[in-house]
Amino acid sequence: MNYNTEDTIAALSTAAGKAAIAVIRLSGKRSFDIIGKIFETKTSAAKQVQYGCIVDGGEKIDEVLCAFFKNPNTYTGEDIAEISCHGNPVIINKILNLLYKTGARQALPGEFTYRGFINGKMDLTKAESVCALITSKTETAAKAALNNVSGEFANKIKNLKNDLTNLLAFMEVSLDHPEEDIMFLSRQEKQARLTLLIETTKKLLAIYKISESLQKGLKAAIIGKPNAGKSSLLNAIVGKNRAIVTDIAGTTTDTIEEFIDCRGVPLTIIDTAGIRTHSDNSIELLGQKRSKEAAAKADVIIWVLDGSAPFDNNDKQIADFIKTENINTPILYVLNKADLERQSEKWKVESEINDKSKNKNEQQNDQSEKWKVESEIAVNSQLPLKVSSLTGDGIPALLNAIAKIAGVSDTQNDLLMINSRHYAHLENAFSALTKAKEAYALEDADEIAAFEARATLSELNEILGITTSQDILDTIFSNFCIGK
Ligand SMILES: Nc1nc2c(c(=O)[nH]1)N(C=O)[C@@H](CNc1ccc(C(=O)N[C@@H](CCC(=O)O)C(=O)O)cc1)CN2
Ligand SMILES: Nc1nc2c(ncn2[C@@H]2O[C@H](COP(=O)(O)OP(=O)(O)OP(=O)(O)O)[C@@H](O)[C@H]2O)c(=O)[nH]1
Ligand SMILES: [K+]
Ligand SMILES: [Mg+2]
Repeated sequence: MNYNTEDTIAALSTAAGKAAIAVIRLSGKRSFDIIGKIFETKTSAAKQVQYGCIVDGGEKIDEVLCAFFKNPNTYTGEDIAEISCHGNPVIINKILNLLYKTGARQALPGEFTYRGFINGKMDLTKAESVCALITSKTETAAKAALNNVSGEFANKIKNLKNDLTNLLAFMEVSLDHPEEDIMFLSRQEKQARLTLLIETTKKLLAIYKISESLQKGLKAAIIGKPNAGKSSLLNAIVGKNRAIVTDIAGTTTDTIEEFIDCRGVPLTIIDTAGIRTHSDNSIELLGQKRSKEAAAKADVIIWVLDGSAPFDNNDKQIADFIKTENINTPILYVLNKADLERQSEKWKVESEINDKSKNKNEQQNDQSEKWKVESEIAVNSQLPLKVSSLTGDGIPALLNAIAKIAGVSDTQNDLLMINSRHYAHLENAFSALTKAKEAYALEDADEIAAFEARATLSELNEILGITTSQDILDTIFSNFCIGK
């Protein structure tokens, strides 16, 4: 990636397409000079925002507002000019091409923010979260990203660094003057301070899971036998008649996706075709294949059981499928149709009919299958959630359970965006701090303790981007959108 900081860069910073207004941004040494050549205005030059026209030679291209931001107190730290033109793609392209012709170069993805980072306007955690802020899919996710943009995560890392630097000074003094140990910090005191640092690091590590869920979102697949009420459940969750519901088994033949904000977690819910043992219908069979694929790709499986009827061989088949394919995916068991009493009476009647129509062997098989599915649920040591897709009862509890799997709790207040890069460095910091503390339990390992403390510092510097290598920076910023 060639981020030549000598060039003056230009890009459309608002979304492409038709809009009331579009903002084209320029940053670099020649920003004002380039604008001066294509912008005609009668507004006083002293004004930060000026009204006028963009002209190409004699040709008028658009009526615009231009805003001027003098370095160094700008987003990039350089001179910035912003053109607010009419949001017509034809006009936008004409202005951009005129800017390129007049001496600006097309900005690369993330290049404005990169310049802000290089010029000390923001640390790397802030720069990274600008991108997270733009792509956040829920209000909660955006709040977490904004906390980072405001420097809350960076401040936590900086505080850790300060405390550690302070402690390291004592550690190094004791190394140089071992006989005067008493005058400085005792071994126990150093250990106690390291314990505090370890605890803080641990808390930050714990935020990672929810950060990931908030940023990337989760996929939940609703699976179950035909007529268990999967489509009804999807409709109840999203609050509209998205999927067709009938009392005919096999109504849903393809997967249906809907997006919701589930307690702040961006959640894609996928309704699927019912899975059953026997079907001659080739469409249904293809649908069932898709159901299984959706379940295999999901972060959460919502297994819908008909709570008003006994479990049967179809439920058993699904239990077997889950067992073989999705060992690690969390499963939520939903006993749907809670508005109907679980019909133990009906069950009895059915078994009586079975008693009469089947031989003894067959009866025993049926009973043991029912028992197997029920025990399967018990083994997973999770109480099934009682839900009525008809009345909506139990839906809030189901959403809470999904949020809990995503790591979101009701009492969450210190939301931050901790990404996988931060997490890796925090893990290294945690392990180095732990080694440093362990070293102080020994009589002759103070050198090791100091070494590990310094290793921790460099991990923290990596998080802030103080020592981060160019190729890593390139990777981070190139994942931004153009114009950011
Ligand atoms: N028109 C416009 N709107 C925008 C941006 C922009 O670049 N242009 N932003 C771009 O992301 C965001 C706002 N973020 C910004 C962050 C810092 C500075 C800035 O000029 N910082 C100066 C201090 C300015 C002051 O205090 O007056 C600095 O840090 O030195 C500007 C915008 C969202 N809205
Ligand atoms: N009483 C009651 N009926 C329900 C409930 N949920 C679904 N039903 C009924 O059960 C039948 C099947 O519902 P669907 O949502 O189509 O079931 P499905 O699991 O999507 O079925 P397939 O798409 O065929 O696999 C319909 O008649 C629904 O009205 C519920 O909570 N209570
Ligand atoms: K159905
Ligand atoms: Mg359905």
